[in-house]
Amino acid sequence: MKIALLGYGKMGKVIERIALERGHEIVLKKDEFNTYDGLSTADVAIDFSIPTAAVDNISNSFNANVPVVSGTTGWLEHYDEMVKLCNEKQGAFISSSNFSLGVNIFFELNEYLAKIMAQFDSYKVTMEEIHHTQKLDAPSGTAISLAKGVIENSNYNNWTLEEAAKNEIHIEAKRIGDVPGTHTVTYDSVVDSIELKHTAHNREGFALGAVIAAEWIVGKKGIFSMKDVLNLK
Ligand SMILES: NC(=O)C1=CN([C@@H]2O[C@H](COP(=O)(O)OP(=O)(O)OC[C@H]3O[C@@H](n4cnc5c(N)ncnc54)[C@H](OP(=O)(O)O)[C@@H]3O)[C@@H](O)[C@H]2O)C=CC1
Ligand SMILES: O=C(O)C1=N[C@H](C(=O)O)C[C@H](O)C1
Repeated sequence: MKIALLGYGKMGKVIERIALERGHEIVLKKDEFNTYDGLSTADVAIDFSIPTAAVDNISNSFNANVPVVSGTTGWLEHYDEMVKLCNEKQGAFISSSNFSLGVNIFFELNEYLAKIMAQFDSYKVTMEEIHHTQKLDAPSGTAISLAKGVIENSNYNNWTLEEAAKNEIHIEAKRIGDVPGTHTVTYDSVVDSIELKHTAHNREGFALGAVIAAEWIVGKKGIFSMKDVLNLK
């Protein structure tokens, strides 16, 4: 498979290594300064860039009839536009705040726990995410996905980085050293606490998941999620 890497930073480099190990070829390494030359020869584009570059990366790929796997976070306000363009071009698109198998299992557990906890208003939910100090966005895309998973399965209706009102989920975003990504969902009552926690030990899981999603999407048309790739529906 021929892969265009849109973003060649910390993630792009790990994805390149894993893709080469799995027998794929890299036809473009797009950073801030070079062009999209080579994009139209790719079977799939993998975008791990920066919030302000994601929309250009994704739309240029759809315009070149190249399916897109996007892991970039912090650009979600444009997600519906990208879905519309993908449908117009009869393209294929997977965007996920987190491609690791472990986090996608964690997402399922989070939704299951939220359904149970919705019956017990003596507990209040909060979330914490910890990432490296180079991270541009806060809260993390994964924390936003976790908050949405609770909101869709409970009476909570919003998340906030500030002090939370009764039906809001407080997210604490911490930036420490080179932490790859730690997320904790806590239900706290006067008598006890229940915690669900995922700790990434490195970036390998995110990168492998993105390459598996890229292998999966080639030849398909439509809007997909990691639930489709991992058969979690
Ligand atoms: N979904 C998931 O599983 C995961 C998502 N992420 C997300 O992926 C993104 C990238 O993370 P990470 O690799 O750590 O970040 P880095 O800052 O290490 O890399 C970002 C890269 O994007 C490049 N870039 C800047 N402008 C453009 C542009 N116009 N077109 C293409 N590339 C551009 C930068 O280029 P230059 O080097 O020239 O500045 C850099 O190489 C972040 O949004 C992060 O939150 C991260 C891990 C997992
Ligand atoms: O920027 C990162 O590093 C990460 N970003 C993603 C996010 O915002 O959730 C995924 C992972 O936690 C690492």
